[in-house]
Amino acid sequence: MSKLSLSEPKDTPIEQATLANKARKIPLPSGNTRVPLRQAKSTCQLTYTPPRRKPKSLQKTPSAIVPFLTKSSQLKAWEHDTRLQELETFADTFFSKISQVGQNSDVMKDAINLYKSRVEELEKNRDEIMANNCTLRIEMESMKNKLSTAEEALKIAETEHEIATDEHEQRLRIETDAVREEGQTQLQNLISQHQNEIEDLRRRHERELDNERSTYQREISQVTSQSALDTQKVHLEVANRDRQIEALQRDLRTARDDIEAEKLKNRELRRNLDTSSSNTLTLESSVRALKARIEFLESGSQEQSQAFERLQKQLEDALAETNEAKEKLRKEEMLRRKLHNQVQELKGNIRVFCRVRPTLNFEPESDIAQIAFPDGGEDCKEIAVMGPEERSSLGTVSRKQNAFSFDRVFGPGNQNADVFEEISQLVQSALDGYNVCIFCYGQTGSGKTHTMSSADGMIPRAVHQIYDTAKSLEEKGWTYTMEGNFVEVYNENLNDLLGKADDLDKKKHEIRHDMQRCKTTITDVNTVTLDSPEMVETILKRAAANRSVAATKANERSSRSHSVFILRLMGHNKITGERCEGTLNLVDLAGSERLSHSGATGDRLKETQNINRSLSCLGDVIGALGTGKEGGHIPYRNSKLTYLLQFSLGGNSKTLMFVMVSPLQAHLGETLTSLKFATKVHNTHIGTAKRVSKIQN
Ligand SMILES: Nc1ncnc2c1ncn2[C@@H]1O[C@H](COP(=O)(O)OP(=O)(O)OP(=O)(O)O)[C@@H](O)[C@H]1O
Repeated sequence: MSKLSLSEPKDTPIEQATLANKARKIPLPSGNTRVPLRQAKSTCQLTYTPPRRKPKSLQKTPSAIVPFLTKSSQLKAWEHDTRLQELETFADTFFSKISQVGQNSDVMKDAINLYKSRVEELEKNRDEIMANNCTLRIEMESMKNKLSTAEEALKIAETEHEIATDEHEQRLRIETDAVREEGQTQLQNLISQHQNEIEDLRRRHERELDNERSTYQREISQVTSQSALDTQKVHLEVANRDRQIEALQRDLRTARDDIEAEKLKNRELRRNLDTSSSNTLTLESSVRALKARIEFLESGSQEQSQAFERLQKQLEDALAETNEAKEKLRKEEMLRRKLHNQVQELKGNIRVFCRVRPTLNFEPESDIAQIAFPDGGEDCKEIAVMGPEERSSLGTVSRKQNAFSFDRVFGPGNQNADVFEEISQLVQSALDGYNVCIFCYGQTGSGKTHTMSSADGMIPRAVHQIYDTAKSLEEKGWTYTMEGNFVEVYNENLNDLLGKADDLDKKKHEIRHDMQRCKTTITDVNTVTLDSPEMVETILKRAAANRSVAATKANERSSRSHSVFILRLMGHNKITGERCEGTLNLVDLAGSERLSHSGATGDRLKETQNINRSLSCLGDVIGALGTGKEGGHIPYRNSKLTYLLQFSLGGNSKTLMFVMVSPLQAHLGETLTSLKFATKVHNTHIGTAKRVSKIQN
């Protein structure tokens, strides 16, 4: 069953028109009060029964109906039954439609009521809005009033603000002026302050510049001396090269001559070849003749082979004799070493030599002490020094003669060459693999440095001798390498005299002992391989330069420190496989003057105390070695010097002490003290020295 709504008429045109007319009379809701369509639909839903479908003929009826009956009307007579039936159907439809419309009008009435109530509601709303409108208008009026009041207040505030701004600007201007003035005064102050600072900086900079300049000058002098050494070395090398070049040129000339001779020979040979080929024929015939002769001679060959055997035997005998002679020579060398050592031991492993230096030009004759040499001559061993004047209780003035005897005494007339002659045998011992220590002891200015390190002193002489001997030993199979260190013990600190002068008293060096190999090394020191005797001059100059840089006065530093020249000699005999290692220590001790006499204070006092301590430690070590107790304690560790020389003092070494004496009366006290100390050392006997050697497998 389909449903019919007001807005959806689906009837015939007549019915649609009727319904539309009816609907037009119903007031429609307007605006917000409109009834939703769905609601309307639900309220206006009517039950509709569709009309039964008319027969086709009936449907066309309205167009077939003739409004008037005329003659021309060709009307057929009605069929009553059909017509009636149709009318009845129509009436039914009509009535049903009327009832339906009635029902619709009820729905409409309900809708109208609804709309009415809605209209009332809207009117009420409108009244409320009107009332609201009124209130808003009043509020707007009051707001307008407030706005005008606010505008006035704003104007007043603006004028006030302008006034305040003006005042503020004025105040600001005044303050700015004040600040500017203050700034200018501060600026002036800063400028003057900066100028002062710049002045200070300039002064400081100049000072630093001066310091740097002096440092550079020092460095330059060092570099200059270094470069002089290098130049010397280079010169030597150049001379060597020149010699080599000359030798090569000689060789070349000889080779050229040889070539020329060869060429001549060649030409001659060619000529000979020509001759030979012509001779060949002759020879061939000769060969034949010779063959016949050989056959004849073979009978005498036995005799010849016997002569050959005789010659071979003679040659073998000669070779055996040579080997025997060589072996004898080696044995003799070993024997010489042994005997030499025995001689040295007989002389004592610790020996003391005394040397009195001559007076110098500037020293007055009146200030010369009375020193005598009772057994003066070639082999002088005694010295007698007239002591200072002593007044007895009776008032008589007397002088005591102090006599001393040593292994050898050298007077003022002796030269370094004489002194070296005596010690050269000890140097030989170092080459033979012994540890040798030569000390120079005495007060400042007594001639220690002159004896030890001057151009013809013990150090250069020893090195020259070592070179000469090493060379002569080459034919006996020995080759030697030599290494040198030059260190200084100053204030119980070790310094490397072959290093940089700037490192003196700054760089730390440590002494390391290899107890198994009885070897001493010093950390961080320069070791120079002495490959020529001239190198020693370089080393001595360098050490002297370093010392003079470190001290204000050149002599000052050398007087207050012990210098130790260490020369290690490593020998290897390629025939016997024997190896030996000896050390020669040449020690120039610091001035031995006593503390009470030196009148030292401050740094000097410290230096003097250190010197005295190390010298007395040296005495203690020698004394302890002299007691000769096996395994007895030797206080090597009590000073740097004795610790450094641990393996060169004592049983396995040979020691020579030079006591240096000044000839001046003013030094008499110190002279006697030195001689007494030397006598103590002289009375000490140190055990037998052992040679450091081993045979290679
Ligand atoms: N045998 C000598 N023949 C000539 N002059 C000598 C001799 N011994 C020393 N002199 C001179 O005496 C001066 C002092 O000697 P030297 O500098 O060797 O003394 P020193 O004991 O080493 O002093 P210091 O402890 O200050 O180093 C030097 O001018 C040196 O040349």
